[in-house]
Parts: sequence; structure tokens; C-alpha cells
Amino acid sequence: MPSSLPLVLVSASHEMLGTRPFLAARCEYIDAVRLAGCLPMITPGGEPDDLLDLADGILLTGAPANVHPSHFGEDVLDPTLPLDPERDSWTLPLIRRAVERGIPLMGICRGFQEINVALGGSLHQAIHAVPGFNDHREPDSDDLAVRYGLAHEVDIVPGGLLDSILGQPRITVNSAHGQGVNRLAEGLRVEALSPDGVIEAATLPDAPAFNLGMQWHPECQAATNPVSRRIFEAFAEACHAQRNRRA
Ligand SMILES: N[C@@H](CCC(=O)NCCCC(=O)O)C(=O)O
Repeated sequence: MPSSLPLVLVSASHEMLGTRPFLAARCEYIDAVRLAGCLPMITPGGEPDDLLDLADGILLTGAPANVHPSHFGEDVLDPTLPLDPERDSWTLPLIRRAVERGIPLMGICRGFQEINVALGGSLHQAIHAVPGFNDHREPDSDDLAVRYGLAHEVDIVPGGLLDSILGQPRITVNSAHGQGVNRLAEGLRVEALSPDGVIEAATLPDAPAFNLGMQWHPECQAATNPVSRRIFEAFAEACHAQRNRRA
């Protein structure tokens, strides 16, 4: 008997464990998907349609590695920063196809940046170097509560998807990114902004299914933070609807 839980593909990234490469997704992403009542499956890549034939939802995770800037027509600004071209090679086509096929999609941090780039947008490669923008990188600490602690406010755009999910004009979020949306892809709509004007969330309103990208990390407090919980619940609701359609 197949599971009645929606299957959510969770993108894996290349990480070094000691001297050897692994494909991995941080446990908090997995726990948050489970907590929302879905079945997570860490996914190392593959042909978009093969993957989407299985999926009721896609969760694009954050990762230290940046999206390769060749995908938005630029050279690498800082060669000391990590890249994951293999992940780019399957997530970017997957996003375009998931949108076309109406599979629910949620992108967190790098995952949000991937959505913007996949749909034709570009990134600031170092937000902190852009005049007027603050430093959005996390504090350098081994204490995860400090590293992913609440860092700044975010204004929710009235009348949008996040507004309908959260029902509040302002939230406080963690922040752990050096890059961020520069040119917003055509069709994407801004859903939230930080006080310095960084695009913190966006959606493609004309897509046939739920889709949301955000620059902060709701998975880090998915069990305790009501904002994080509501975001994952909204995604899970769309995945359940997709599961029922497939059944
Ligand atoms: N490299 C990009 C994306 C940042 C990002 O996703 N950070 C999360 C890292 C932790 C994790 O989720 O594994 C940037 O710097 O903007």
C-alpha cells in the first residue's frame, strides 16, 4: 500500500565530510517537512521529469555554495567562496519544469536564489558590498542559536501570498546569506522586504501551484516559531492537494 503522505523532494548539496564529498541536506529541513506531515526524500539530482513524476512537492534547501554566476551572465566575484555547479545543473531546470507542471515549490535561501535565477533573474554576489544594504551574513559562531538567531525585521507586502499565510505586516527573521536577489525574474512578485530594501521573499503568482521563495530559514525554528510553522503548513497543504490529485 503506497504511503498517503505527500512526497517532498529535498535538494541535496555537495558537502565535504573530512576529505570526502557527500550529498547532504541539513536535518532541520528534513525535520520541518516531517513536522508538516509530509514524507521527505533527500534528492541528489536527476532528470526533471523523472523526479517530478515522483514528487508532490519540492523543497529547495539553503547551502553555503553559491549559484554559479554564469547562470546570470556574470563572472565569479570572489573565487574563495564555494560553488556547487552540479546542483545548479539539475535544480535550475527542475524549477522551470515544476512551475510548468504545477508541482508545489518552496525555496529557502540558496533555494530562493535558484528560483530567481532559474526564471531569468540575477543575484548580487556580495550584498554587503552594495551601497545601502546591510550585511546579511550570519555571525561567526559555533552556537547555532546565535548563528541562526533572529537578526532583522521583514515587511510583508500587503495582499500577497505571505500576507495570506501569516496575516501580519512584519516578522523578525534569521539571516545567513551573502548573496541576494538583484534583478527579480520576470513574473516573480515581491512578497517581503528587509528594512534596507533586500528582497526577502517572492512568488510567481501566475504559476498553477503554490510557490514561495524566501531568503531566511524557517526550517531552523519550525517546531517553535509560529511564523515558520505557518509557512511549512501552507507548503504542506499544497503538497497534500497535489498528492490527492496524483492519487
Ligand atoms: N550561498 C548563498 C546561499 C546562502 C544559504 O543558503 N545559506 C544557508 C547555509 C546553511 C544551510 O542551509 O546549509 C549565499 O551566501 O547567499
